[in-house]
Amino acid sequence: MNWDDANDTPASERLVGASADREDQAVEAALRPKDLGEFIGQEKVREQLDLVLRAARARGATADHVLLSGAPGLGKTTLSMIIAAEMGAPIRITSGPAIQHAGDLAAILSSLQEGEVLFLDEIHRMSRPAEEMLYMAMEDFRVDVIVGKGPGATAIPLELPPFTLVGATTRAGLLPPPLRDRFGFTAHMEFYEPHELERVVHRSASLLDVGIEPDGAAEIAGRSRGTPRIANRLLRRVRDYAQVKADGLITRDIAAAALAVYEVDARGLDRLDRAVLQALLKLFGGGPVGLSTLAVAVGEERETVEEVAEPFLVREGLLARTPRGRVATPAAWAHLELTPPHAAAGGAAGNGQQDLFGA
Ligand SMILES: Nc1ncnc2c1ncn2[C@@H]1O[C@H](COP(=O)(O)OP(=O)(O)OP(=O)(O)O)[C@@H](O)[C@H]1O
Ligand SMILES: [Mg+2]
Repeated sequence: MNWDDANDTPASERLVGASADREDQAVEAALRPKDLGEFIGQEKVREQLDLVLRAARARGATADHVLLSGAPGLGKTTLSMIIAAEMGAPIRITSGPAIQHAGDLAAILSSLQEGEVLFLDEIHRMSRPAEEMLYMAMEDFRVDVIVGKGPGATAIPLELPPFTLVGATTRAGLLPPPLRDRFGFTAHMEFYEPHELERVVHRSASLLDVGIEPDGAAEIAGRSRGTPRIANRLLRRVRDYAQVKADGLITRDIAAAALAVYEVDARGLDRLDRAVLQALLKLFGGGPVGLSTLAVAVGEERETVEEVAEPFLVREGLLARTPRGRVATPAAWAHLELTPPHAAAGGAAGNGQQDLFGA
């Protein structure tokens, strides 16, 4: 097995990676829904947010602070812009890592207009002193600016105009409770259902002026790992293929053929995912096998296997992390169309898996 050339593409630039690459950043602005009505899926979040924003508008008040949590590419930045648009307010965009010192935050806060939305992306990556300043700003619309150093330092209170903080995080669990508690509304974004992603694909195709049949959209949606960003990216690759190899119309066959070229399979697994599963099944009989051994077998770093490939395999129910090591589920054998060794010997399919799970 030679997966060396799998290393040519950094994990972060995988076609099915959820983080935004350069091309995504360039085109995403054009594909972003502009208001809540255009935002697809996330019914509960939309309904709740709609109430929060309507009520604030009716009171002529600034909306409560909103925390958006969820995996990359599910629409947090999009929703933050929608919140500002729905409130008819300007939006200022910054991120946790960009705020090194409390002073950086004070400068931003003190320059906000009344009612402005401050979007703080990756809020879990803010420095501790900035975080503490934010507590007071969120609660009392006030910050203490420290002037001078050492024993002579004095805190000068500074009034802020009311604003709406929209914080986004992929790791809600990492937020200190005092910060989490200061948000009036917390929305947790879930992965999208295939039928929702189909709508995302149709919508984007029409914005990009690409012809697509319903089956073609379904084919792309099914491979998009529950993530609109990935759906939009796959759509662009399929569009290329349809233009070069056919008449430009995206049918089911065209979508499937295009994504086969990019090695994204029917379930959205890419080459790395399949390499991990294949090693687990073919070399270790489905496990249990230790992470390090598995990583060596696929020629990848431990971290790549653990952080890049495994989360989706676990989410899809193809791989389980157990105290004794990584174990393939019956669904993994079925997906790679392989027969578990015990099942082959014992006759009954799936039999051999039972002792692995202690069932
Ligand atoms: N509900 C949705 N309906 C339609 N398109 C969506 C939806 N959610 C996200 N998208 C599209 O997916 C892309 C990625 O969304 P967005 O940038 O908002 O994700 P994010 O959660 O902020 O990701 P990250 O964690 O990487 O910052 C955007 O181009 C947007 O158009
Ligand atoms: Mg974002």
